[in-house]
Amino acid sequence: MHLVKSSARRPFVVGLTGGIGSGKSAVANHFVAQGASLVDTDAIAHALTAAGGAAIPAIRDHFGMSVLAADGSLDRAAMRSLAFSHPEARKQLEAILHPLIRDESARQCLAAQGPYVILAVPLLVESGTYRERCDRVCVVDCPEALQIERVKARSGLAEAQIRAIMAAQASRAARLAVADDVVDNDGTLDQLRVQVERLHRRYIDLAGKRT
Ligand SMILES: CC(C)(COP(=O)(O)OP(=O)(O)OC[C@H]1O[C@@H](n2cnc3c(N)ncnc32)[C@H](O)[C@@H]1O)[C@@H](O)C(=O)NCCC(=O)NCCS
Ligand SMILES: Nc1ncnc2c1ncn2[C@@H]1O[C@H](COP(=O)(O)OP(=O)(O)OP(=O)(O)O)[C@@H](O)[C@H]1O
Repeated sequence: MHLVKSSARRPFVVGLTGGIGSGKSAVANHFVAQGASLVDTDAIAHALTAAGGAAIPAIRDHFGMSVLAADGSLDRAAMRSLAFSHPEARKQLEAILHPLIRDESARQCLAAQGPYVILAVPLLVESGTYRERCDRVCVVDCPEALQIERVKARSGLAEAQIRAIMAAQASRAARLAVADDVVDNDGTLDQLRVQVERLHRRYIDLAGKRT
């Protein structure tokens, strides 16, 4: 009897990344509308830090009750302020969350049923682990001024806080340097959709050729 190699079951994985507010979620939604499976590390991080989430006990032990809301979930605004003004606090938070996010995202990728998987990871360029898992890297790119404008409009965060988050991320140039594909998001949402539809056809083709 032949053992099936685990890699034989591994789906075709497209890593989707981009800076804060670049448009990853908008792009991911367009891929899903085309039929792709989505594994979203931001969503996994949110689930881990919801009330009763698997990361909450370690966060409470490490940071204390001041970073928890009354319902026991992570107080995201409090942690955001702490993490993006104190690099060592961010490293501690990442040390708690990243192994859990890595495991859960790997599990979800293997369970995905679509023709290929979009693995959305804000820190893909910063983390070798995710790049190793991806057959391709797709970068959502837009000018930094537009990132700031969109995040301000979406969440009302102050510009200084948005800049502090951007400073903790890879530069635009570093992301573009590892991109196999680039989605330009300096136009309309319709222009975004057209680019995603073209890439979807390419990924279907590449995924089919690999199996
Ligand atoms: C600090 C937290 C609580 C702030 O929560 P908030 O609701 O404001 O942001 P949210 O989680 O929705 O993330 C929004 C964006 O912030 C950026 N971001 C999040 N975490 C990080 C980080 N560790 N380093 C740099 N940028 C980050 C990304 O662009 C992300 O898309 C949260 O971002 C968090 O738990 N971060 C640590 C987990 C992590 O590294 N997540 C990234 C996925 S691997
Ligand atoms: N081409 C566009 N035109 C107008 N608004 C856009 C466009 N692309 C994205 N947006 C809006 O900008 C905001 C940021 O986009 P989105 O949430 O997709 O970015 P993101 O990269 O997922 O952000 P984050 O890193 O914070 O998770 C959203 O409110 C989104 O609707």
